Amino acid sequence: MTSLDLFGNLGSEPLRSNISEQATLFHQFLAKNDEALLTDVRGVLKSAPLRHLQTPAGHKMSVKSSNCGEYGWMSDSQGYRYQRIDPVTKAPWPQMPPLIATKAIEVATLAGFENFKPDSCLINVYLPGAKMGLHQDKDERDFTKPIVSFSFGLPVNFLWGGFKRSEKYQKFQLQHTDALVWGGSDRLRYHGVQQLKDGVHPVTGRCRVNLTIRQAE
Ligand SMILES: O=C(O)CCC(=O)C(=O)O
Ligand SMILES: [Fe+2]
Repeated sequence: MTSLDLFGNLGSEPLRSNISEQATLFHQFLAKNDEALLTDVRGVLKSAPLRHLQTPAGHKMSVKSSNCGEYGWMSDSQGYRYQRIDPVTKAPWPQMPPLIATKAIEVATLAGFENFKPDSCLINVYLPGAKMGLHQDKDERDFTKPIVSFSFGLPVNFLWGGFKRSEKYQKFQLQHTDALVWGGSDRLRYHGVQQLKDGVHPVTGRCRVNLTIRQAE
């Protein structure tokens, strides 16, 4: 027995915070994979460039987005939806890099969601000043499947609300390499992101990168 065994599992379990009944924040879950994941993201963005989406009401979203995986999340004057073809390149979205899918399945399982088969990864890039208003993720077919969200770069305050937009929300910080998972009874909670404060992160520079990994079909 090495001296380390005295501590049993200590240090190998990710540090987690329970946000609500079925929402869990895994602190620095991606700490060992940040460079590899961000290299994968940059690869995706070479074939499916970032763009500002329009909301159905005609407003330009402040984040810039793209997708990888079988389905890409879209918003335009026609509404919110998933589609297989990128309207900018007219080609299918790039494949989801295996490491993104593997880490998403791993953290979903730790959070208690088995059989998660992600087929969509939305890439959101926030520059200082960008934000995302309170909304529900409800364009997916099966609400028993969780939402997995990865954060990189500048920290941001995440808003965690109730089941109506007007309900009170709590606020907590998402930091570089954190993974957040929600599902089950919390699957349709309103959530959003406060305006990104200016700063420079040693890994991403002057931005925050979010990956929202979902099973659309
Ligand atoms: O950037 C985030 O952390 C949240 C993104 C989000 O909620 C979404 O894209 O639906
Ligand atoms: Fe969302």
